[in-house]
Amino acid sequence: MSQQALSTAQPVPLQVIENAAISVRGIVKEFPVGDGFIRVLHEIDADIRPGELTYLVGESGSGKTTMISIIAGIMYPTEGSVRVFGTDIYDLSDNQLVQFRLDNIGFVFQQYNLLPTLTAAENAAVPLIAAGVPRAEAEDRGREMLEKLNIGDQADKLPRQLSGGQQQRVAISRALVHEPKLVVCDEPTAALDAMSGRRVMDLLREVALSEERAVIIVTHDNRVFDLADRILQMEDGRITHDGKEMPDGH
Ligand SMILES: Nc1ncnc2c1ncn2[C@@H]1O[C@H](COP(=O)(O)OP(=O)(O)OP(=O)(O)O)[C@@H](O)[C@H]1O
Repeated sequence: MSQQALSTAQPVPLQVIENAAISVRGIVKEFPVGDGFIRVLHEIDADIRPGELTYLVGESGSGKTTMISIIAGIMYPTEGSVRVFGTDIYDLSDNQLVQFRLDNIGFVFQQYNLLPTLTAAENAAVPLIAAGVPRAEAEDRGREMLEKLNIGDQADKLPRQLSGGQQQRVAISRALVHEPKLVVCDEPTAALDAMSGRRVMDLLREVALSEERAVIIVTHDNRVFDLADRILQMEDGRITHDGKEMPDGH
């Protein structure tokens, strides 16, 4: 039996985008609870453009992390499809999906998840080493990415010797080093002060964005809402607002 919470959330109509980087259709997600299950995403449709910073916002429990996890191929939906740059990712076998993620998706989290015994350059190189690139070459590319994020001079330090903002820049370098087509960020500025948070968002725009790449950022951080190109707001597992700015009253 499905537990359907009563909700007044009204979904916005789908804005169909030609040559969308990401196309989400009919996504439903249910989790088992007790003898039944609870539906937390309700037939979500969305298209995401490349070359834009798209924010996914909404109150705690509205479904943002579930949604981004499904878009990034780390959680299977109950129903529906996700196309990432033309690939229907849930039509892939498990092994193909793992490889697709390694090749095409970069992740940035609130907790930077840096390996404490590796230097900044080594941390930035991790996805390349995982993909079999020789260590020296991988580290050189890690260093180049740190330079793009203006922390080349910190390349030989360990994470604990860096500030929160610097650690987040190392984490962004790691997310971008293998030139993924899709970059997903879950609360990337939540642990940072206002100025470092804005700087991180500016850097995501300068370094992560290109016409060939989509960047989706889950955030509650209203200090950075003005930096979005597009804001999708979720409420009770539905997209209830789609625009350049937040609706009035937020
Ligand atoms: N594994 C699970 N089993 C049962 N319910 C779950 C599970 N994961 C998430 N949920 C529920 O799904 C809903 C959406 O959760 P989700 O984490 O996607 O929300 P969110 O908007 O990211 O919240 P937050 O901002 O607090 O991270 C919540 O009601 C949550 O309790």
